[in-house]
Amino acid sequence: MSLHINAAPGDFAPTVLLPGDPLRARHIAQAYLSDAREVSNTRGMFGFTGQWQGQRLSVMGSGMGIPSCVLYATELVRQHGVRRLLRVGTCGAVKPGLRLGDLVLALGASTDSRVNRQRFGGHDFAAVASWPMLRTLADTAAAAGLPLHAGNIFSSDLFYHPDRALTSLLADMGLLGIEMEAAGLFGVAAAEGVHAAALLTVSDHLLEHTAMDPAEREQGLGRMIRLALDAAAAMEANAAD
Ligand SMILES: O=P(O)(O)O[C@H]1O[C@H](CO)[C@@H](O)[C@H]1O
Ligand SMILES: O=c1cc[nH]c(=O)[nH]1
Repeated sequence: MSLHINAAPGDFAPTVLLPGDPLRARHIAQAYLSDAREVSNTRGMFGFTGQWQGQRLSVMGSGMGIPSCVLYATELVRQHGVRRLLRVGTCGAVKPGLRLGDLVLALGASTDSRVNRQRFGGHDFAAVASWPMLRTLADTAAAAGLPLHAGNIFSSDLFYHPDRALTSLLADMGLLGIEMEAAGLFGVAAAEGVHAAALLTVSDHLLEHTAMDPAEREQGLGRMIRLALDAAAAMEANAAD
């Protein structure tokens, strides 16, 4: 049990999928995992552990934004023995040509948040994903014939950003999309000596002003969830730490 996670010791598997939405965590547990059991529900931020392809895996909501995600990730690592944190979320695309439903794999995450500078003596920290997790995600996607867009993303503190030029600036620098957690998650992983990655589905395009309808959203997210679970099972099967 930790301050914000009322799970017992050993309740969480070493690999945890982290969607922003706790109800999506519940959906993943109920629709995909076998023998799923709710292991945490403090503040309604549900966590579950079950089985996928013979491997024990967990899924828990991270909440929206870096402060929430960092808080849960830190407790999962420090008090619940978690070693691999896999964000599964949505993003708004900024790169021309990306389509709704496309899968984005974050190699790194730029940000307007100061959380990593606070950890890093005020310097810029290159918030990058774990190479073993990236490799497993890429290999698993290739085996399933799923195309991935791998590159830099932006984790914003503001969903309703006042800077209207931001999306063009990010596109000019080659970024793929905007979400709100990955840079903080990668900072936790670096500070705690564990692994983190972020797999995202394009839910809208911020320059083309398009958005998924609910049916597209469900189908697109289902592809991402299955890929994340398959990769997480491979990570558990091959885990060296
Ligand atoms: O789909 P999720 O994981 O919630 O991620 C995105 O959606 C939320 C904003 O609507 C933010 O958390 C953003 O990062
Ligand atoms: O535009 C978007 C879509 C998903 N998540 C975000 O943070 N922004």
